[in-house]
Amino acid sequence: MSDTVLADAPPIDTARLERALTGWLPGQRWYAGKDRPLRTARVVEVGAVTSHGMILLVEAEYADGGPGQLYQVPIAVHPAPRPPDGGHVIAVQDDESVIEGMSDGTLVRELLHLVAGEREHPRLAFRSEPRCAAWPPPGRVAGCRPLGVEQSNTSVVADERYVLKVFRQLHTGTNPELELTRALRAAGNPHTAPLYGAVETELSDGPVTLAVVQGFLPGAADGWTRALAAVREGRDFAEQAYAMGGAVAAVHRDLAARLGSRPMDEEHRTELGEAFRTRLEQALAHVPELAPYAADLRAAYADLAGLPPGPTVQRVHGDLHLGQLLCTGADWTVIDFEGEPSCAMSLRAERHSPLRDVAGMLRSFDYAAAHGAAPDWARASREAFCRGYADTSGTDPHAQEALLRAYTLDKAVYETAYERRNRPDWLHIPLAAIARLTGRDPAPAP
Ligand SMILES: Nc1ncnc2c1ncn2[C@@H]1O[C@H](COP(=O)(O)OP(=O)(O)O)[C@@H](O)[C@H]1O
Ligand SMILES: O=P(O)(O)O[C@H]1O[C@H](CO)[C@@H](O[C@H]2O[C@H](CO)[C@@H](O)[C@H](O)[C@H]2O)[C@H](O)[C@H]1O
Repeated sequence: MSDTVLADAPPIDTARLERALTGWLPGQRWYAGKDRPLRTARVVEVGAVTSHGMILLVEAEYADGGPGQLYQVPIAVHPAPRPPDGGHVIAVQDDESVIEGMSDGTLVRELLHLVAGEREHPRLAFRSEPRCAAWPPPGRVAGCRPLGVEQSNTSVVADERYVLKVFRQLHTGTNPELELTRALRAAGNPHTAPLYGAVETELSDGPVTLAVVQGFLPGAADGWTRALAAVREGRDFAEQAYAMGGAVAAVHRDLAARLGSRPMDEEHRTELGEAFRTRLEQALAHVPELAPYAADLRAAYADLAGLPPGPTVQRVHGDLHLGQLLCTGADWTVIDFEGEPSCAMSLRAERHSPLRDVAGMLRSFDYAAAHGAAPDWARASREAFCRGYADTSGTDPHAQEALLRAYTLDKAVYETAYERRNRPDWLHIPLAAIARLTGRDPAPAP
């Protein structure tokens, strides 16, 4: 540890800022309360980083009386009503503009230098992973640009070498992104981006991970983009899907080796079925279109208790889809290990069958195929993925078909709620899959 950072908090009018945040928050892509009536956005914690930049923790309070949500909003205060180029305005107060902090290069650079220097701070802990050739940065970080993709968090690329990823919806506990990528890097797994450091804080109920710094993979295309291009150009995707299967299997192997695995006993299978059922009942409240399939879904989940022994459980990715694999040369890198952003950390840290991730990928090929693929494109991609997975792990995902089907149905139910909130025009994609998998749709499987 070196010197202590003592940045005086920039002066802000909290009441006015809260009014501005209440209007601004619902417009953000990562805001998860879109289907609830927001009463107010309340600033609950502040960590000053520079004399003009700070990290705010903002509690979204809802008029429905249900639990609030905690969000991270870094801000920068500029001494002019007109923001600097690229700055996203949250509020204009008198002669000053309050801009979203991740659109402020000075604040982003300062956060990276604090992580690199492992500085002490009264509220925030800046931690660096062990030194390596690429870290820490040799000098001052110069250029910053937003990653600029639709996402649950906000990432900025610095000097085309580093990614600072700020988590938006916060929960108490260590974010699995930090825990799992750390374990994979320690295992020497080649399918993850380098992890360089993190920003954490301590709230009254425990630690919270605010951000991670990772290596930027230049020129990497994500699997979703690649799959959509293949669909639109009428190309087969089996070779890429096979390689993806191998990468995911290697990630599972190393997560099991570093963080443990154990047999999935009957109690665990029963609890899993109950958790799937709870998700279904919650989704039904927002997605009444699920009602015709509810009985079949409940039956598939109830069947889990009686499955023969065999499956194992371990830490898994938890939210795997084509967009979470980046193509780096001939190989694939798995990113975004944070799990489902709306879930508590204790839930995300639960052990699952690796089939949960396999199911996520199978669903994703289905999503890509919905954009115009030939009828057997999704099936061929799914089979190639499973072959690649089996060849690396020695276990064919289809050997536990009932479990794979239940995970796939659960993911599709999750997707219906996700699409209702974020992309109602896409709701038909998971609904069609549920119809197909429950045999309620006479159309042949793609
Ligand atoms: N290390 C990286 N190198 C290059 N691009 C990246 C890297 N990490 C993420 N990306 C890009 O940013 C996008 C969003 O990142 P992700 O970690 O999935 O964020 P979120 O949690 O917000 O979904 C990815 O789909 C990918 O295109
Ligand atoms: O933001 P994240 O990447 O962590 O994940 C969320 O958003 C995803 C959408 O981008 C969503 O994935 C769903 O849409 C994908 C296509 O855009 C598709 O490939 C996936 O199969 C489908 O689940 C994901 O579920 C959500 O958690």
